[in-house]
Amino acid sequence: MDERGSITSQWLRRHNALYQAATRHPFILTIADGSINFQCFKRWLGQDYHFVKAFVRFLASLLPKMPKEATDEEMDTLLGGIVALRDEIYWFRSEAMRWTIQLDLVSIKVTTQEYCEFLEQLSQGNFEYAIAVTALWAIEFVYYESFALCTQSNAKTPTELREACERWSNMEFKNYCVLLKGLADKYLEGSNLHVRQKAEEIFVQILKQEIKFWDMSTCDENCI
Ligand SMILES: Cc1ncc(CNC=O)c(N)n1
Repeated sequence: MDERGSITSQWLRRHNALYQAATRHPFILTIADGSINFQCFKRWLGQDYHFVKAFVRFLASLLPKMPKEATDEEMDTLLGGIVALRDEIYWFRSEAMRWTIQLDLVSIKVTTQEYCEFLEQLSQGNFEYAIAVTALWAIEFVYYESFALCTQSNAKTPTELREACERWSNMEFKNYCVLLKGLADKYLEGSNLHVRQKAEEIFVQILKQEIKFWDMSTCDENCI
């Protein structure tokens, strides 16, 4: 089957409006056009650190679910994702110091708490591997597509934010997302209609959670 016909590609077309809202959010657009208020970025940084710590647990929950017949490359992809998250946690801590943010004093906001609870549900044993690996792809892919906009040659991303944007839009992360999309399609193809429908619902929920997360990071009057 060609790439365009894959299940995840069909979803991206079917839910294009939501997908655009998640990957072309005003928060991202203000980074790309250079107009972002750094207070918004600092708010995002603190909340995303809370998210990534929950995301580590979610990603680790895939390992015991991985089918026995999974290939070595598949195991490498998931383990590579875990190793990358270790580096990511270190990056958050160093980036927070640069912005004089004390991460241990950053309280988790409701939106972040809800997303983390959603990840916890996905980590439960009763969620099939096909659904978990599809959720992993969706969560990573939204960040790739969002931050790739900020590192395009015509972007006016502030120098101070370039490193953050590079993290989720460099070639290595792009290739990781391509591998995850392939895994999602492989296991969705091999699943029954009920699992595919549940996976699509989770995909839509993830897009909505990502939009809410950007909304939370977007400065309104009480940000200044
Ligand atoms: C809210 C959110 N969604 C996706 C990602 C990307 N995955 C891990 O870094 C992230 N950091 N935060």
